[in-house]
Amino acid sequence: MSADIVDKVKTYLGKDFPVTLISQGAEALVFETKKHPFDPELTNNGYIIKYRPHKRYRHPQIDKTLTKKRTVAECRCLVKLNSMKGINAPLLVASDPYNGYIWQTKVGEQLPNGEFSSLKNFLWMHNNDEDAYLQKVQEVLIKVGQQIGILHNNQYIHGDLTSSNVVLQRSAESGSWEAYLIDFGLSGYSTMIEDKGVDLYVLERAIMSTHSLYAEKYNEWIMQGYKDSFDSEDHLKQVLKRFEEVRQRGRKRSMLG
Ligand SMILES: Nc1ncnc2c1ncn2[C@@H]1O[C@H](COP(=O)(O)OP(=O)(O)OP(=O)(O)O)[C@@H](O)[C@H]1O
Repeated sequence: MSADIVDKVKTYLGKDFPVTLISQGAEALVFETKKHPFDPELTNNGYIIKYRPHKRYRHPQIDKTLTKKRTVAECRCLVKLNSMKGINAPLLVASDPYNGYIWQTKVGEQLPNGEFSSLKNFLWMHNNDEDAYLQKVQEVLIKVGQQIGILHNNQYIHGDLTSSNVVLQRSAESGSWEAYLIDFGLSGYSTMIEDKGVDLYVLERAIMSTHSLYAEKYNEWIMQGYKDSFDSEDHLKQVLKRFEEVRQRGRKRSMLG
């Protein structure tokens, strides 16, 4: 993505609104700022501005409609999650769906090695540790599984579960790491067992490809937390059965190339 998009965002926000570009994904540019969009007294942990730029390959009217639709859907999801008991997610601060902007609270902090506290960086940081440290990792991954379980138990799916879309933040009370889910661009309400099975499969694959050394253990711990979070044994059983089926389909597909 080009520098003119960044300039466009800076012009839109105004010169008194300092932002730092932290990510350029396929869908959006993500900026960080210390400044609240309309209350200068509020700074908290900082804010994230997610901007979906205009896609040149789309018809301008279709592009506008899609951008608005996706921005509103992500905002709705954030609002819903903020009222879902037990879910840790950023708070929606403001939005301009016509122009593709979402402001939300920043979650996460610096790890002891200076990296941002995504689950991905956390697992990499502990990759070469002795077994004694694995207990720390286990505690975190059980919490990650619980977050996904609570989401699914409430008939919501994430749609893009990777170790970058889970962020860790220390609890102010206990000092222990808590897991936060981020990036709800592909999330939404779904009662379909298939969607939940696919969510679990996507995360399992992401862990296997990014953290291969301990992937089996990591996935086991995530599933341990996941299973704890369901109200209905029957619902859980159905999801786990479908997860296995999705896995088998995935294996078949990779065998066929
Ligand atoms: N609320 C937040 N708090 C802290 N960091 C965030 C937050 N939202 C986004 N980020 C950072 O920005 C990155 C990209 O954000 P996000 O995944 O929402 O955008 P995206 O365009 O969908 O990215 P991708 O295409 O890579 O999935 C995240 O991996 C994370 O590092």
